[in-house]
Amino acid sequence: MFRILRGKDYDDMSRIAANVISAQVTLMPECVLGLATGSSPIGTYSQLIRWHEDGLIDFSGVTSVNLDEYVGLDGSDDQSYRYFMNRHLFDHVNINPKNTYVPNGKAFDTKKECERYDQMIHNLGGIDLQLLGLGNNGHIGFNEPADSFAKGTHQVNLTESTIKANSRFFDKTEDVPTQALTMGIGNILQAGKILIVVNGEGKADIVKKAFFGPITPQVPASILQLHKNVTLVGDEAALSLI
Ligand SMILES: O=P(O)(O)OC[C@H]1O[C@](O)(CO)[C@@H](O)[C@@H]1O
Repeated sequence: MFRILRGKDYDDMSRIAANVISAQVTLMPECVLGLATGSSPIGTYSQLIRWHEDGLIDFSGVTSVNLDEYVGLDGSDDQSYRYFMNRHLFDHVNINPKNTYVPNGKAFDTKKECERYDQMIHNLGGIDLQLLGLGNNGHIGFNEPADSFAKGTHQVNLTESTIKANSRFFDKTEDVPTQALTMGIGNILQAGKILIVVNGEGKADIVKKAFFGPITPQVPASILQLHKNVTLVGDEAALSLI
């Protein structure tokens, strides 16, 4: 199943995406959610927080597994993805902090950390619903355009375009870490369901390439065309070419 859900604008798209997550948690209160960072899902998280405050969604049984983390940043660093998740979701809902997983960007042995992360996902029984943003170059998680698709969690060198795109969150470009740990394409494809959120006209071209172009590791998200259950949620601008 591949379905496209169109929102009028960012708020509308965020509400639709939050509904997909809410349905998952309601139907399966002890589910494993794969979560993402970036600006695209912030509105989705805000909507989930509002519904939680209104007593409409209960995260007490949920486990979360995040896609990626910058190498070298501690979870207390305000640029880390652990910090992002605490700030934009975990601190505001009743998820058990012990059940929230983000790769450890400060691990001494990053290879071991990647193996540990894969084993942890396996022990949890896999991911039921994976939320994704889409990079301008088609990356998902931090799986950058490459010659092949990476299977498990691994360390990557970020491309110049990603460093540039993410520099908006830092004081200066030189502060953006150049490496990250990320789940692989294999981890993502193994999720039961995929929910991908896109907004803004800057994403229109890559959305078309990823979902209607050839499947190639040069556009990592294009592999999602082979997944059996994908929901693409976007605003009018991001979906304007499809
Ligand atoms: O949602 P944004 O900010 O456009 O980012 C898209 C993607 O790029 C990243 O921020 C990494 O560069 C991902 O976390 C995200 O999925």
